[in-house]
Amino acid sequence: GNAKSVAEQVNRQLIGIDPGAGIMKSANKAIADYDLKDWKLVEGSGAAMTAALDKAIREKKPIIVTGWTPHWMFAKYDLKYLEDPKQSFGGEEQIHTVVRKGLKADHPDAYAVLDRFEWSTDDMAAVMGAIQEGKKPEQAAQEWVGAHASQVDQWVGDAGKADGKALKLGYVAWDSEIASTNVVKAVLESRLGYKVTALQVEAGPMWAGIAGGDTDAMVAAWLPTTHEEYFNKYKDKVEDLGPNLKGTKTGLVVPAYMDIGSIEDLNK
Ligand SMILES: C[SH](C)CC(=O)O
Repeated sequence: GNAKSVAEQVNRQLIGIDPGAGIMKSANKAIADYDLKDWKLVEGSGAAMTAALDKAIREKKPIIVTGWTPHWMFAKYDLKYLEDPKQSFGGEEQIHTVVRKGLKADHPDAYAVLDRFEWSTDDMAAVMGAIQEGKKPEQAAQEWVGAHASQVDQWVGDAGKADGKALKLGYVAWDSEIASTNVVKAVLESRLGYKVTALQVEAGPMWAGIAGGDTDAMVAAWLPTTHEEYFNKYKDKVEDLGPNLKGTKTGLVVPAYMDIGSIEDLNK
């Protein structure tokens, strides 16, 4: 009999993450851009997506997920991005730090540290990997901060002490932001003496919290493409401190054993 197409093999399903994630908008754009008839983007969470990926790979089954770099899955599995010639997922991106207006006036030292916070995809991948191997996010972050004192000194500079003042970081349970948010929390707590709450929310409320001033900061703004809609909605109500990580990427990701190279091929 004739070999099943990839579309048939995966029942025309893309395994996504939380519905508010920008990557879900990009995936829906890809379905439209490439005219992927009758395809379904399955909503869930980052954890559900990686669980489905793990199961499929253990069973050497076909699967297509919404994936991004940096992510521990690229270290754990042999994966590949599908080519995206129509750039539905945009190009290379950065993750920005975004803070509430007024933070500089209220907390100039925390503001300065947040403004100077910048690390590499390898740095983030190291913390993500430690968490994936079972370390609690706070512990993995504290250990990374302890092992990279000179780099952290660059961020801290001459920032003064906060003597237990409270600060609230917003983030979404994406493996990348669980890592970065906990590192920033560890630095603000161990070096400046803040009492930091890391508030896990969905993407919309994360942006709304900063814009409304309820949350002080987030290090989770994927720009210029993935969070374009959130940024356009809130840009006048927040302060963008620029990239804390460069060289990120999003797209459709498959196990290397799948005989498919481009999103265009899904239409076959
Ligand atoms: C999951 S990261 C690519 C951020 C997002 O998609 O909103």
